[in-house]
Amino acid sequence: MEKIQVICNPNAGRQIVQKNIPKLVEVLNEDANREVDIYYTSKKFDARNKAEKSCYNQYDLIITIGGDGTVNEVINGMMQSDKKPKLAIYPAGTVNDFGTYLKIPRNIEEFGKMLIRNNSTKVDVGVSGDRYFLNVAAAGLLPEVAHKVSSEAKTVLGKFAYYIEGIKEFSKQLFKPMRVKLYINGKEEEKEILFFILANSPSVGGFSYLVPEARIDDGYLDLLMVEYSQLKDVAGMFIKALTGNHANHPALKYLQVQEISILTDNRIDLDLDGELGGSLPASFKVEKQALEIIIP
Ligand SMILES: Nc1ncnc2c1ncn2[C@@H]1O[C@H](COP(=O)(O)OP(=O)(O)OP(=O)(O)O)[C@@H](O)[C@H]1O
Repeated sequence: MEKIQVICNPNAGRQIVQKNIPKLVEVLNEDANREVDIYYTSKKFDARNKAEKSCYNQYDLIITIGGDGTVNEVINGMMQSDKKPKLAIYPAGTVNDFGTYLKIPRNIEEFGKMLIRNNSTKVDVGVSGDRYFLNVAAAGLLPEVAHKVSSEAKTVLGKFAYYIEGIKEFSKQLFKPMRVKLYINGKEEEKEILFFILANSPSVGGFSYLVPEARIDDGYLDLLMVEYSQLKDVAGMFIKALTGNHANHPALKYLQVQEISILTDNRIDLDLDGELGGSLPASFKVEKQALEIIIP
């Protein structure tokens, strides 16, 4: 018997795809040897707690239905257990970076078929303190933009809310550098930056190619950093970022790391997979191929 736990955030995204759950269960139940349990979250940490319990209760597969925030909670729950089921991500949020990168089908029948085919790949998981992230850790301009967009605005306007708010915030943020001390491979470097992104996949914040060289299974996190001194070029860089043609831009520092510490004098909010998660100063590392994800 294959035991499957669905963990769904009923309020994620535009709340449309969640209506497809009965159809998904129907597809999966065509094989009498499968047992599907469905759990709806009602508040923060529900998904995390349920995922952790599902590991101990020996489920074979966890399916997340929600946005990147739900995926982040689920992987945080799973990383607490030595025995981990496989993970499948059904993108149902406003921004679904990891699902987009993996080209997970949005059509529910196609998604069900993908589960039945059961192809999988191992993926790296980032960690900072006791918090894990599957796609990205970031601080500075971009995360502040994301968190200023209320979740109601995200539901109604979807991705556009990010960009509209982004344009409004941009001018204010330009004058607020972050002074950081970086420790990479035993070397110390001091910088004034606008923001940094530490990414597992190339797709971050709805930009499909923001971190073009990032690979989800290489045991590295890709650090992308914009220096404050390069301020005047930043707008042009963002335009290039839409098509992934920004990596060689002089305003950027781009580097692959296994471990990094980022120290700041002040406490600065940290974004993990699009949700507020702790703060700088912080250290980061990667657990190579720690989770197994179902892919098309
Ligand atoms: N029933 C619920 N109602 C409101 N918030 C919830 C509920 N269940 C979980 N949450 C919280 O909502 C946060 C955001 O959820 P999620 O990422 O799935 O949706 P989203 O915000 O629409 O998508 P995205 O993060 O991609 O923009 C989660 O981190 C979780 O803590």
